[in-house]
Amino acid sequence: MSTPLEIVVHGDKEEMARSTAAALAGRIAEAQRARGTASVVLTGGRNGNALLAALAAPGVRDSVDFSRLELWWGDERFLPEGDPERNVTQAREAFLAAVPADPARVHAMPSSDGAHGDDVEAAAEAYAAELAAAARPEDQDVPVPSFDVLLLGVGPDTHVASLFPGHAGAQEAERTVVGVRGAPKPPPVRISLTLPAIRAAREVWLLAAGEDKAEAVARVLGGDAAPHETDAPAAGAYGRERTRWLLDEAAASLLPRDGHSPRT
Ligand SMILES: O=C(O)[C@H](O)[C@@H](O)[C@H](O)[C@H](O)COP(=O)(O)O
Repeated sequence: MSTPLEIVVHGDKEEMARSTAAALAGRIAEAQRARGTASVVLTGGRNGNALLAALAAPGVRDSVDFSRLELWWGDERFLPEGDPERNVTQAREAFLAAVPADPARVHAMPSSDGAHGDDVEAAAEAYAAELAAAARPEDQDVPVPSFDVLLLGVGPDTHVASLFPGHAGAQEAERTVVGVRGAPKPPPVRISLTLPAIRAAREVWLLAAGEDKAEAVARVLGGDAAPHETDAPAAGAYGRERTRWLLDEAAASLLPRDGHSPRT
C-alpha cells in the first residue's frame, strides 16, 4: 500500500455510519470549495447503505450541495432495472430519495435489461466509456475522473466492490471496469471497478463494521506485511492521497493490542 493508512475504530456500526457520513459531508464540501464539484463513488452492502442513510439525515445532508455532486458506483449487481437487490435501488431508498441530487450527475451502472441486454462485458465497457468521458486531461493516467472519495464495503473474505480473492477481476491491471461471473457473493453476475480504477481515487475509505469482518480486517491490517491483493483484494485498495479504514470495535477485535498498533 503506497499511502499511509488511517484506522478509525468506532464504538459500534451505527456510530461508524454516523461519524463517517459527517466526515464524508465535510470532504464533499471541501472538494466543492476547491474544485467547484465533488465526485464520490458509492458502495453497496449493509455498511455502505447505513452510511448513505446517515448522509441523508437532516443534520448532515444540509451541509452538502447535491447539485454539484457526481455520484458513481464501485460495483453493481447485474440485475434488471429496479430489482431490490441492485445497489442503486438500495441507494435510492436509503439516500437518493431524500436529497436533491442532480439526476444527470447520478451515474448508475447498467442493468441487465438495459441497452446491452444480459451482456455483462458490454455493460462493463459502456461504464468504462462513461468514466473515461468524464475524466479531465489533468486527471491521472487511468481514464476515470479523479474521485474525491471512493467508498468500499469490505467483505468477510476481504473482497471489495465485486473483486473477490482468487478471481480474475482482482488481477485486472489494465481495464477500469470488468464484468464478473461466478461471484461467491450472490448474485453471481456483477459489474465492478478494478483496482487500477480504485487506486485512481484521491481518497479510498474502506468500511468494515461487525464481528463478521474481524478476520478480514486482521488479515489485511494485522500482520507485519499486507497480503497480496489477488489473495486479499482489500489490501490493494488505497488512494493516491489518503486511505482510511472505518471500523467498529467488533471488526477491530482481532487486531493486535499488545502495544503493536495495526499497520498504518
Ligand atoms: O455489491 C455488494 O455486495 C457490495 O458492493 C459489496 O462489495 C459489499 O460492500 C461488501 O460485500 C460488504 O457488504 P456488507 O457491508 O453488507 O457486509
